[in-house]
Amino acid sequence: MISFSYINQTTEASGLKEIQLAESGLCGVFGRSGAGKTTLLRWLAGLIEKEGTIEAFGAVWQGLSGSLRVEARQVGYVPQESALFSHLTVAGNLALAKPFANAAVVEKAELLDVLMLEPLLDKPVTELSGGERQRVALARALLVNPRWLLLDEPLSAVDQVHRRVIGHYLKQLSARLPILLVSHSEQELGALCDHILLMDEGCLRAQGSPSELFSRPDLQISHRDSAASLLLAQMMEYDPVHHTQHLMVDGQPLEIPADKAVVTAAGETLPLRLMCRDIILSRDTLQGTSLRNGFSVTVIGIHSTAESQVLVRLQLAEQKLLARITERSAEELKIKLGDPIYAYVKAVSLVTSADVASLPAR
Ligand SMILES: Nc1ncnc2c1ncn2[C@@H]1O[C@H](COP(=O)(O)OP(=O)(O)OP(=O)(O)O)[C@@H](O)[C@H]1O
Repeated sequence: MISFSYINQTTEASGLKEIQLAESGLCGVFGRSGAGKTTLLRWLAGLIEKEGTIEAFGAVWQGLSGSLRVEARQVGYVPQESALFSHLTVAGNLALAKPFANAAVVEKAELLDVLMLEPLLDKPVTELSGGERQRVALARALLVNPRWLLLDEPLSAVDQVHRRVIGHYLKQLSARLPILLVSHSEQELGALCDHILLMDEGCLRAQGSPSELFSRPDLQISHRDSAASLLLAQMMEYDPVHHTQHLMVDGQPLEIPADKAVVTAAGETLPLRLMCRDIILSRDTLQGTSLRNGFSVTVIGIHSTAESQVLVRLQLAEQKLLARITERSAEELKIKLGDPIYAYVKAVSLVTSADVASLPAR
């Protein structure tokens, strides 16, 4: 078990008291720019001092009796600006990784293969692109056999193809190595993480599954114009006649233009981003419209916003959605908690992206 409490005395904002994470799994850290994500990671790695307590892998890392030094924590930390030795080649940088006396997390040959570093080994790091540098930094952090991998936007400069492959690989690795991943991409976090920590004003504000967190009307992130819910959909069959892809979301069918499904196979999981403002609520099933996708849902939350609008939280079987409608519409529909209702979404307004498009079924 990894548990920590993070205290930020410079703000009056209230935060979560204690975070508990399993010693495996991929946990995301999300928050707007300046929310304090990097600071949190640097503190967990032991690089800076902040108030709080940390217990991890059966040891106290920070407590009343002091703080465990950086090397003793045995973390693999990849900062936003991958700090490589600029006078060395890629191979030279990787050779400097001093493994801790833990079981090897991954063989070097496998790492070079997955991160596609073999052709770069003799290159000076000054000649690498931003994405290549990030891949080298990730390899170096894994070669030290860390007990915990702390990644600060490790794929931000990596191109889409590599990003997708590396994302899948990190997901696999997280079965035996806990990973904390800072990302600005809600969809990337939705695709890779089972759990997300939300930061704001230097505090840990909320936590939960992607579907849970991104459908919480009480959180500021849900009040942005670009606010969206995340749904995981199961790929079903491709319809070559209409060039559409059939999916299932918690047992309910969904059909999207095939170009949005990118390269996916039946059985894979596709993370979908549904903008809150694009969801249409109806008491009855809609007939005679171009809308093809309607979910049968239950109203589980109603939250008024400052703009005379209402955020309606909806429950599918397992996952949650958030719809933004006007107060007037909410009044006319007489929406109440517990109401069964239909949530429609235009197929073309569903957002998927190639970098995180699909995941092996889980
Ligand atoms: N707990 C804290 N106590 C005091 N200052 C903090 C704390 N957390 C963050 N800050 C300050 O807030 C600023 C932004 O923090 P940080 O770089 O960690 O944000 P971020 O979420 O990583 O931003 P970005 O997404 O832009 O990288 C920094 O100046 C940092 O020192």
